[in-house]
Amino acid sequence: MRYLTIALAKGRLAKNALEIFENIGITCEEMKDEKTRKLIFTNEELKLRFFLAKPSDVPTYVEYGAADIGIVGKDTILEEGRRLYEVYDLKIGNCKMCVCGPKEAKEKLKHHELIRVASKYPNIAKDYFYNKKHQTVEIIKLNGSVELAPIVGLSEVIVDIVETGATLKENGLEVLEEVCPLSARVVVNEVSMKMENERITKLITDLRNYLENKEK
Ligand SMILES: Nc1ncnc2c1ncn2[C@@H]1O[C@H](COP(=O)(O)OP(=O)(O)OP(=O)(O)O)[C@@H](O)[C@H]1O
Ligand SMILES: O=P(O)(O)OC[C@H]1O[C@H](OP(=O)(O)OP(=O)(O)O)[C@H](O)[C@@H]1O
Repeated sequence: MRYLTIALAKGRLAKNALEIFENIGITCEEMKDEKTRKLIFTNEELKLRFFLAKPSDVPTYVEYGAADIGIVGKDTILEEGRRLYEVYDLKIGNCKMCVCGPKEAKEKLKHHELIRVASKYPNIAKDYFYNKKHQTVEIIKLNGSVELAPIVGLSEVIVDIVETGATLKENGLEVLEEVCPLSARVVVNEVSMKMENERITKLITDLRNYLENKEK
């Protein structure tokens, strides 16, 4: 039996995802050591390998088959646009993709003015404004602390993740429009889905049974 390889988005989602795997009997003790510099972890008994990768790289590993399965946010899936199957919503890391800005920007949005939109997610922003709203905008790619952009005059609005709303509030910004809800998803390589169907289906069934029972 060959190893099934699972790529986990490191950062916010990893801890909860590992906890879920543990609850369905898939453990990887070595991975819990926060000091380790090791990148890949093996469970010999279950013939599974885990690795942690930068969230935006997870869909790439899965599309190319370097990982059979990935756990990654819906935001990253939409942004990266890779060929893969999205098979299950883990309902962790729940948040929303939103258009945000100062109150005054609401009118500019409403009247379809040519505004600048800063975002870590340029493809999601482009899809929302061009395809859903049929509105021409200028998109400016940033890599983090996106809330700064409207404050210092780089853009009129931002497209960013909102969870509690605390970052927006502390910076005098608000949600102007909601783009879509987000959560962590299980994604699967297209070939692995056929070649390893039985093992992958069992894993997803175990995840579903555990999470549905937990909800009750
Ligand atoms: N408040 C939040 N802010 C950002 N992402 C969140 C939040 N809540 C849940 N998430 C989920 O967690 C993922 C981001 O995790 P994290 O913030 O650790 O990575 P990142 O900072 O986007 O990654 P990178 O280091 O590549 O910039 C998102 O893809 C999203 O699905
Ligand atoms: O609604 P809240 O609960 O305040 O969470 C949302 C904030 O958290 C994320 O930023 P992150 O901490 O990942 O930093 P970054 O913007 O530098 O990526 C996101 O980009 C928002 O800024």
